Amino acid sequence: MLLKLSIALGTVNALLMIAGAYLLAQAIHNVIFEQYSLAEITYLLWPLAGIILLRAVFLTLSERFSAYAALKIKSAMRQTLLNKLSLLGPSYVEQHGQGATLNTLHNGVEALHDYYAKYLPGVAYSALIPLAILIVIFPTDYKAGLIFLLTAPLIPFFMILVGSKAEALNQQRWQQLAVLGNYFFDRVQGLTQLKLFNATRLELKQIAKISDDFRHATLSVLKIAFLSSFALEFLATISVALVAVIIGFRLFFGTLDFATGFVVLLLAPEFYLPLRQLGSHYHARLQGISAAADMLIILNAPLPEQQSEHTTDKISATISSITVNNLSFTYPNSDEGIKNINLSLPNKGLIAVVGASGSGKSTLFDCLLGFHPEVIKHISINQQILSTAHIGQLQSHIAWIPQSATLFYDTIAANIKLAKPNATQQELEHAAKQAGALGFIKALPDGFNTLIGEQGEGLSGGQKQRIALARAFIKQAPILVLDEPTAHLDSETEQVIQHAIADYAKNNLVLVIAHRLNTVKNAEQLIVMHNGKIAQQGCFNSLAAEDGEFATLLQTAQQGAVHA
Ligand SMILES: Nc1ncnc2c1ncn2[C@@H]1O[C@H](COP(=O)(O)OP(=O)(O)OP(=O)(O)O)[C@@H](O)[C@H]1O
Repeated sequence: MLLKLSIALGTVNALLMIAGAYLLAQAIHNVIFEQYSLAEITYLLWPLAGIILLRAVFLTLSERFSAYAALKIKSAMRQTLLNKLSLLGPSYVEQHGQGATLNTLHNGVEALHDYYAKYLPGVAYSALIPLAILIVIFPTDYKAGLIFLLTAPLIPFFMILVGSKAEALNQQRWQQLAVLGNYFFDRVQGLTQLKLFNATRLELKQIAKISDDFRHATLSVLKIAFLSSFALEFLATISVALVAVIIGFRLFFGTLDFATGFVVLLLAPEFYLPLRQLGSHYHARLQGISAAADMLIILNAPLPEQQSEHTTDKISATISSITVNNLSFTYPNSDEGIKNINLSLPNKGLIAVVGASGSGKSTLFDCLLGFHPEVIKHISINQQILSTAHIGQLQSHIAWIPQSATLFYDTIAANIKLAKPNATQQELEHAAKQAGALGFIKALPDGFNTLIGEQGEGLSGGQKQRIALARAFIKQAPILVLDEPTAHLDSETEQVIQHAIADYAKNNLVLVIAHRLNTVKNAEQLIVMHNGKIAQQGCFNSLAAEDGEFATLLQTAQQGAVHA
């Protein structure tokens, strides 16, 4: 709508320009050939001044509207992309690269700006303005009209000719930008490791190589862009010169009156201007199309399986049991995963999953969290078999804390209230207290309103984990899922968090992946994983007494402790 308004204003502006050209030509004709005084041509000069003023207003408004329309489109596009990415889930972003996805969300969406604000109005003007000029020129001087008509198609023809080559090159450039984005993202995240392993110089070399490829691709696109601009300018200048020479001869031989000739001369550059501008905005079109292709990949990506938010078949709010029936999951293009999992989980208590690295603990948790919808039918809640339509509801019953939880650049309060934005101050403080975080938060000068940096910058590892725990507690979800939340923490903080979790487990089900066996002594039940299968199940003491995988794990842990 705004874009149409902008184009309408731009077109009216062009019509005013045509009228202005007629008034100016008439005024000059009257002064030079009819010897009119200034006073006698004021009836022409006043409207001319009005037209100049109006054109300035219309031009500004037209540009403002098209820029505003582009801003609205960009923000709607970002929203749509984010919504789709949240439906696709974290595995999609991991598969396609975080840097590349960021590039599409940022640079890609930005590339749409000039496409909508400049190129699209340019297309409309290059059709409407030359047509309007032809309509007024033909009755005045059909010969000039014919020259316009014959030379005009040369410009779009040339643009189309160069266009296909430039499009392929630009696509290549865009892909290289995505590679560069992924590369930078990874390296910036792992900067500490790179420095410690003294690998920075090697990485710099690699970055220089990728940047150089990108530079080559950009230069190829720019070469084509400069060449096409040059050719368009050349064609337009030659055409205007042709019109001027013909008008000159006709004036010289007296076959044309001055006013008509002057109007044609004034309108000639304006006739080619929109076509020339379209040529210079052609780069915006190429960038917009490449970026849009990337966005379409995200928007058209099939959802893991049709997930519908609306189902009449609701999971009961009070969970009494969770069962896993013969669940097997293998990763695409691999034989790895988990096999024949059968589990029956109660609705409260602390249950720990242990096992050697690669035994399938995280995969089992991902299945329980609904991240692999294809196996959701193997999970039942209160004897009700789940379907993909239930995944949203299942996730709303679960609070999840990974090994190192993500904190966002915002206040501590906002970070905790993420799962329950309308939580009261009392609920906020209660959750922080439960997580053992209230003390240190209150000690901060701004308390809950303290702004924390990206990834919780400004807080210690233990403080970050306690905020993440408070975030999980405030949700009051009946199922709390944790991936070893106390790994890498000092023993005092570990004690605080272990207590908080044990308290929560009195009324809720807490499932925890435990990498260190000393943290699971208090668990009601241990699930021991080995090679993707459940090898043993039971309490710590009975499993420790059995001769099995758990005993082996204990032995390995003890040997590790002795060596340490
Ligand atoms: N995205 C993936 N693609 C292919 N195979 C995978 C993927 N993720 C895990 N695997 C494989 O699946 C198996 C189970 O891995 P999983 O991450 O569940 O183990 P884990 O017990 O959680 O290990 P850890 O304690 O080291 O985190 C492993 O053999 C692993 O190599």
